[in-house]
Amino acid sequence: MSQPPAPEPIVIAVPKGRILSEALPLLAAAGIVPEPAFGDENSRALRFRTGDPGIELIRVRAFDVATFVAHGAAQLGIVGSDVLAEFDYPELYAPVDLDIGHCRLSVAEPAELAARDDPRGWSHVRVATKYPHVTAQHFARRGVQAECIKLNGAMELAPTLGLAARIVDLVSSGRTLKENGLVEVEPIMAVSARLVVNRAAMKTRAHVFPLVEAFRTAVGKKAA
Ligand SMILES: Nc1ncnc2c1ncn2[C@@H]1O[C@H](COP(=O)(O)OP(=O)(O)OP(=O)(O)O)[C@@H](O)[C@H]1O
Ligand SMILES: O=P(O)(O)OC[C@H]1O[C@H](OP(=O)(O)OP(=O)(O)O)[C@H](O)[C@@H]1O
Repeated sequence: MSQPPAPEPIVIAVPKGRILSEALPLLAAAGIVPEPAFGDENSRALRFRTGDPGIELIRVRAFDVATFVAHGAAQLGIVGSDVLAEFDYPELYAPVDLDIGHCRLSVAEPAELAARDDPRGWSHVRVATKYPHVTAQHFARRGVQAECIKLNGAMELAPTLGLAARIVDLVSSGRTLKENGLVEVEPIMAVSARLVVNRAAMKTRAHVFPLVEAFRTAVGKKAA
């Protein structure tokens, strides 16, 4: 008798860039051992095997992790809460705060403007950001009309080049703002990386739930 075909492997989407290095120990603690090329930033491969033939990893841009998982192309993913807030996909369930990728999303402006500015008096702002949705929502809650100019990086250049007086960007050490003559004037949200799961896969793929629990335990071990 022929064997039934092996089930499709579960695909976990992991962002390249700064979260990748913090995610590697967490994957290991969750029992996921990727092939060596996965941790090699010079590798051009995008899809990787792990020690478990039932689990594969893909390495994609941070903003695309949510898209791959929301559409079911990957069943799980690791993604910043900034990205989750920007897309707000109903298909995504974010059951575990992974306690990595800590930073905050804030409004910043040139130091000389901040010296004479009072955010409480704003009625209309023009903002350069990679996060137009979160930005518009934040200002709408505050009764401020926000005109957002979408950039994909180097937001810090916008004020000096006259693109927008203010920016909304991620801040961690504050070094990027400082080196570009900007100061933080208003925090919007605290950010950390989350484990995300496709809601349908959580119900239909038997191996998804144990993986979620493995990540939860891995985070607990790190905290202990
Ligand atoms: N300074 C920071 N400190 C801590 N975490 C950060 C910081 N900057 C970004 N992050 C987190 O890492 C995620 C990916 O950020 P990163 O800067 O690596 O991506 P990116 O360079 O914007 O991505 P891409 O090159 O794909 O556009 C962010 O969505 C956020 O959750
Ligand atoms: O407060 P800091 O510690 O300086 O961190 C903030 C910077 O980190 C992120 O950029 P990243 O370094 O990931 O570069 P990129 O967005 O240009 O890829 C973010 O977009 C800020 O520019």
